Amino acid sequence: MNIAVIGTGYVGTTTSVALAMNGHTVFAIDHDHEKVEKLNRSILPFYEDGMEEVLKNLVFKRKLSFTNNLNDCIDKCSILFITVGTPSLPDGLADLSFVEEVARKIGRFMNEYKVIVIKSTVPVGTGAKIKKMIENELNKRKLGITFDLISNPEFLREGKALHDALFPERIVIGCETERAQQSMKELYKDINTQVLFTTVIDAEMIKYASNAFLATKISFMNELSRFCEKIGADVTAVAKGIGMDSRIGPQFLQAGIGYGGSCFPKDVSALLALASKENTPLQIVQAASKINETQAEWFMEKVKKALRNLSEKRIAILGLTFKPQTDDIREAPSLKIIDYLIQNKAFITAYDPKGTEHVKKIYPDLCYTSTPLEAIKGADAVIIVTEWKEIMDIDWKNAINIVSSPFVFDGRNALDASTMKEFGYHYVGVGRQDS
Ligand SMILES: NC(=O)C1=CN([C@@H]2O[C@H](COP(=O)(O)OP(=O)(O)OC[C@H]3O[C@@H](n4cnc5c(N)ncnc54)[C@H](O)[C@@H]3O)[C@@H](O)[C@H]2O)C=CC1
Ligand SMILES: O=C(O)[C@H]1O[C@H](OP(=O)(O)OP(=O)(O)OC[C@H]2O[C@@H](n3ccc(=O)[nH]c3=O)[C@H](O)[C@@H]2O)[C@H](O)[C@@H](O)[C@@H]1O
Repeated sequence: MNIAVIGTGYVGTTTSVALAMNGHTVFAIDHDHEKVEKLNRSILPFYEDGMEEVLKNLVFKRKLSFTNNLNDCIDKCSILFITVGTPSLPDGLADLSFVEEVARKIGRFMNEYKVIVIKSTVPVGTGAKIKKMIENELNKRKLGITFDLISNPEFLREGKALHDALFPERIVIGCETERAQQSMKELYKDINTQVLFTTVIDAEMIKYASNAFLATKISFMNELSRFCEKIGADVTAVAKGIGMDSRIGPQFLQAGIGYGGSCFPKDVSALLALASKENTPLQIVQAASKINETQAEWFMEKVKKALRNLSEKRIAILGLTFKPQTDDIREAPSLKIIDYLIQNKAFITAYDPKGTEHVKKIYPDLCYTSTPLEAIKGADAVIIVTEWKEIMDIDWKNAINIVSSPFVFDGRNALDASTMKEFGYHYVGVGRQDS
């Protein structure tokens, strides 16, 4: 099948690569000329391990190409994916202007029946609104063309994007006609997974409910971690114990310094804003969001208390991205931690394998190092913000000889507390007793 994918960000590029790997011919469109030019030279606009090589091969075989020419692709393709961004507006609601712009263009340029698939994360009810917009454009042209509007939310994780797109745990398809259902079955026929067909509105809700539920799971553990510390329990043992119950499951129970990234904070805000607009506040999700907003600060208060004073102390920050295996720093807890340390007049030395260049643009005056050991040399305290392998693999036994004071604050509970104690560190985790 010939497929158009409009918007070549994380989701658009990954979707394009996965569909091309499944044998389809994919035309990926973006209005950003520089991005398109680079993608045609197989240069990804983001870091995703292993994807560039696959991209190169598909571009070479002409199974995947990138262009700015939307009209041409609308003509050539039977299925049009919308994968543009839906960032937060100041009131928390999702900005739909990119999705709407693309929808209007599709309505203006399509000349025959198309299947139009919204893959961007959009508020519940957007599918119906976009359908009307396209119908209005078509009515103006009085051509009597029909189309199907589908919601096919994306559940990929950054860092595992291609794996998740090729081997998803489920595919959710919200659609209203048998014809659209058949097209989607044909499109995904080589992906062996469970497919759930729903209404458009249910598919939209499933996406927000999934992210809100996962965010709530994390915030539940983060809130519990504060309590565990008070009463002498260890939240990592608690997570292990409750995770053994298959009704709870072991994933997303890791307490830390809060969730970040381009999606959980944005989608939770959008859901909350929509719910309060509908006069049905979602109190549990509200609480999850509040806990997340304060978790990094709560952790930094512990750092400050242990060091007594942060002024003029040399603090090494290990990890800047919102999680390992990505260069994404959107809503990363590291940014809150840097702000806190700057306000408290500490000197910061920072290391990250992939995210440094992005953070440099926001904080050009910090000291950035190219290895973790350089960052911790002479430090009064080390803060682990992102559990990159490069950071876990530090020779901690010998590293104690190069730090100025042996304080390690592990914001991800990623190191073994008793081993760190054996090495002579004063080790402080999240929701555990200090050692
Ligand atoms: N990043 C992620 O891991 C995931 C993101 N999502 C959702 O997918 C959507 C896209 O997310 P990302 O790929 O991260 O966004 P992004 O911001 O990385 O990429 C969006 C792309 O759309 C392009 N674009 C915007 N308006 C356009 C137009 N009128 N014509 C052509 N191109 C246009 C932009 O230039 C940009 O390249 C969002 O709704 C997001 O919530 C869903 C699951 C995972
Ligand atoms: O809608 C989206 O964009 C995507 O959002 C998340 O994916 P992603 O943001 O890439 O990252 P996650 O692996 O979910 O991690 C999000 C944040 O939660 C934190 N986290 C995760 C798990 C955990 O147990 N504890 C915890 O603090 C991570 O450190 C990270 O900051 C979801 O996992 C995807 O299914 C979804 O498609």
